[in-house]
Amino acid sequence: MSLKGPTTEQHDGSGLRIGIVHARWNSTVIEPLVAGAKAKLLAAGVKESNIVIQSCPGSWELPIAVQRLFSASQIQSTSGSGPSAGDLLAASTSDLTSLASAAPTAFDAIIAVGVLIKGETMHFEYIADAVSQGLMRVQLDTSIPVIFGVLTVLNDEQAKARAGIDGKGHNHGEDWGLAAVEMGVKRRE
Ligand SMILES: O=c1[nH]c(NC[C@H](O)[C@H](O)[C@H](O)CO)c([N+](=O)[O-])c(=O)[nH]1
Repeated sequence: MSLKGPTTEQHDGSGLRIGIVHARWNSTVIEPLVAGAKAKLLAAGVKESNIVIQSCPGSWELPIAVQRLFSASQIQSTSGSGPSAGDLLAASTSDLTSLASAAPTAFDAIIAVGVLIKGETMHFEYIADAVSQGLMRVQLDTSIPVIFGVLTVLNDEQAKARAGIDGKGHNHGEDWGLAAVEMGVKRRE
């Protein structure tokens, strides 16, 4: 029994709106991670219509993609009105600023998902450091929890194990989903 891993708490996610922003690099690992996070959100009572999933090219883009999702405030609401997520990502900063002032914050937490796999160069180190600092800054600047769902691994085997697709590992996406519910509920307390 590993000593690692979070001690989970039970929380009612039925009133929460959660975003998931994922990179598209290493998508065979990204997909189960996102699925694991979403499954735990639904299991905690988060309505499917209150889960917004968007993507960006790679992990480097996660901080700005998460920040824009916050400033976009308006999301495809449950009524289906409002600009689409694609429209919002294409909108200018001034448009987003006006949107943000016009609507309440739309998210209780956002999960940022990426898979960084060490290569032969220092590229991995620079991206990993910048993305972790960037996501931390976005959550502190916005006071909205950003769950760190970026795997920083040394090889494909480590990535597969942490997505639970090697037959013996644990899907870390599930932990991120539970963290998003807990932090989203506590943010409202
Ligand atoms: O999400 C990742 N992006 C990666 N690079 C792309 C980067 O995130 C940006 O998308 C790109 O540099 C363009 O800005 C990776 N590697 O280079 O190895 C990686 O492993 N994972």
